[in-house]
This record gives sequence, structure tokens and C-alpha cells, in this order.
Amino acid sequence: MISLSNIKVSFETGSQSVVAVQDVSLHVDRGDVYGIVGYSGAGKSTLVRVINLLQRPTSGRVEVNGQDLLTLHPKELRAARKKIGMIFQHFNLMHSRTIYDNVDYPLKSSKLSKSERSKKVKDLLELVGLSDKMNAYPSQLSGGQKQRVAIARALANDPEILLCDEATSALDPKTTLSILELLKKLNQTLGLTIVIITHEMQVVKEICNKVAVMEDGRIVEQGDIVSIFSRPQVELTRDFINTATHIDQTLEKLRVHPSLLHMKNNDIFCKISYIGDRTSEPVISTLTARFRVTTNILFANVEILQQTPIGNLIVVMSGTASDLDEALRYLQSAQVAVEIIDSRHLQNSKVGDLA
Ligand SMILES: Nc1ncnc2c1ncn2[C@@H]1O[C@H](COP(=O)(O)OP(=O)(O)OP(=O)(O)O)[C@@H](O)[C@H]1O
Repeated sequence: MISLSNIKVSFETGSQSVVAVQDVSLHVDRGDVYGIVGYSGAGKSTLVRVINLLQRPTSGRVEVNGQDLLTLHPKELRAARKKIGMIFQHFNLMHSRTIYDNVDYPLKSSKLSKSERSKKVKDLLELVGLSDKMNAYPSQLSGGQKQRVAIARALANDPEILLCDEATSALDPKTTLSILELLKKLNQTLGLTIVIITHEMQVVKEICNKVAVMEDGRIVEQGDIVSIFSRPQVELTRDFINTATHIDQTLEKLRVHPSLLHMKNNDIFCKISYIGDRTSEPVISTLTARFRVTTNILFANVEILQQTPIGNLIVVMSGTASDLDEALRYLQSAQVAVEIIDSRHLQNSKVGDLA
């Protein structure tokens, strides 16, 4: 559906040149909900604006739905752009017009009759749950409601793609979830392909089936959400995941209150991660039953991503040195990832040695 190849975007400001996007290739399939995550300044907004050529790349190729956008004439490009809706962090509604008029606005150049247009606007407002706000003005709506209006407006020309530029960043967590639910519904019922850029892995976790992680204008890691969450390859991705799964808050608490660990000589302080329907209980009970290793669970979390459970535990394992070695070998053979955080037993190991 979307294929970006070797995209570079640089901005010339006076004597300086800023490279915002550097050699990015990205492929989004029809029906994907594709997340692009990165900290501020990573180049996400610039990249997403390349998809509808709001930002022309300095070099590279932009293909959308089989069309090479950079070769289109202005009229063809306008038609192609109608099939790509976009929503923004600050909604960008017209404040002097009613909600009805905001949604109707993109239909001005359509071939629909007046009554067809009116039906379309009403249907769209119903789809986003705002039929009763038709005659209100944007200033009379909450942030979540404004974003719903923006979504209805973005859907007016029946786009096949919806680009979301930090669409939930100005909303509280509960409203964020309701907007993500709506996007999920649109993806499932209309088959809408969605690209979401965000600085929150939490958002990606809720709704995306694929994710790319951006840093300094480059994509440093990309793949399906379950692989990325269960086996992140780069430190930045781990940081984002640890924040989204609350692991870093737990580690911070343990750093501040090390007495909570109750560690003895041989003990191993580690993170255990597993994927699929294997639950933590058999793993932990096997450690005790087969290897005489007891496990103190300091934190446990299961995320369900794309119907796949991914479990993370932070534990202290206690036992004799040889029993602990055997237990670690068993965990590895059982496809359970172990990341040593600190270990007196393995004095010289680093975090991630056994991951
Ligand atoms: N029009 C512009 N002129 C000059 N530099 C720009 C322009 N637009 C973006 N940049 C620079 O390009 C880099 C990437 O910016 P971009 O807005 O794409 O990042 P981002 O990941 O979306 O961050 P944020 O979430 O803060 O918007 C930044 O260093 C930014 O200053």
C-alpha cells in the first residue's frame, strides 16, 4: 500500500543543512496499522508527511497504492491525496464553522448531490459517535471529541490510508484509549490502512500490528509488533518497551530501595520474558520442583499483543551455584529469555548476556 524507498529529506536553513530523514525504506501493507515511534526530533513528522508529499523528499521514491507519487501531475497528485486522510495533534479544525461544516468541507469539490453530501456527513458523524454535536462549534467540544471530528473529516473522501501525526498526544490516557479504539474499529470495518507516528510505545502497543523505531532520521529497528516486543534488538527499542510495560519504573524503584531485593550471595537478579501461551506459573514452579531454585517475583506483567501474550517478570532467583546454572540453561532451552540485571553469582556478566 505504501512503499518508501531510500527517502532522504534535508532542510537548508541559511548556511546550515539539517538532515531530518536519512535513507529510510518502509513498506506498509494494505490493512496494516503501522506505528512509527521515536523521541522528539527523530524525523517522524517529516517522514509521515512524505507519504502524501506534504513534504517532498530530497531523494528517494514514494509509492502509494501502486502509484509513483513523485511522477504525478498536479491534478493526479490531488486525486491521489484524496485517498490519504490525515489527522494531527491539535486537530486543525475551522473554529468559525460548525462541526457539520467542518466535516462537509472536504466534500465541496465532490460530485455528490446536496442530499447525498448531507447523508455522508451525518453518517460520518454517526460513525465517530458525534451525531448530537452537528450544530456545535469546535470550542464547545472536548479534545477527544475534536479529534473525532477531525477523523470524520479525514474520512470524507473515503481514503484508503489514514496518517495520524501524534493524534493522541494532546489527550488524557482514557480519551487516548477511546480514540485508539475508534481507529481500530475503522481499520477493521473499513479496511483502512493506518500509519501512526507517536513518541509513546503505549500507543503502538494498543493498536499497531507493525512498528518502526526512529532515531536521528533513521529507522533503527522495524518488524511485527510481537517480534519487536519479545526480542527487541536495539537499546532504544528496549527503552521504549520498558517504559510502555512499566519495567523501567520498577527497576528505578529497586535502584532507590535496593533492600527490597533481599539478595544473598548466589542470588541472580534478572528479567524473564516469555511469549505465547506458556504462562509464568509452570516456568516458576519448574524452577523450584526440578532445580530447587526459589524465585522471588518483584514484578510481573502480561501484555496481549495481536492476541499473543507476552510476559515479563523481574525476579530474584536463589539456589546453589550449580542449581542456578542448570535453571538458567533450562530457561534458555524453554525459549524463555533471561536478562541478567545484576548477579553476585555471575560476577562478570553484563546485562543482556543471556538474553
Ligand atoms: N521545515 C524545517 N526546516 C528546518 N528543519 C526542520 C524542518 N522541519 C523539521 N526540521 C528538523 O528536522 C528534524 C526532525 O524533525 P521532525 O519534526 O520530523 O521530528 P519528530 O520526530 O516528528 O519530532 P517532534 O515529535 O518533536 O515533531 C529536527 O531536527 C527538526 O528541527
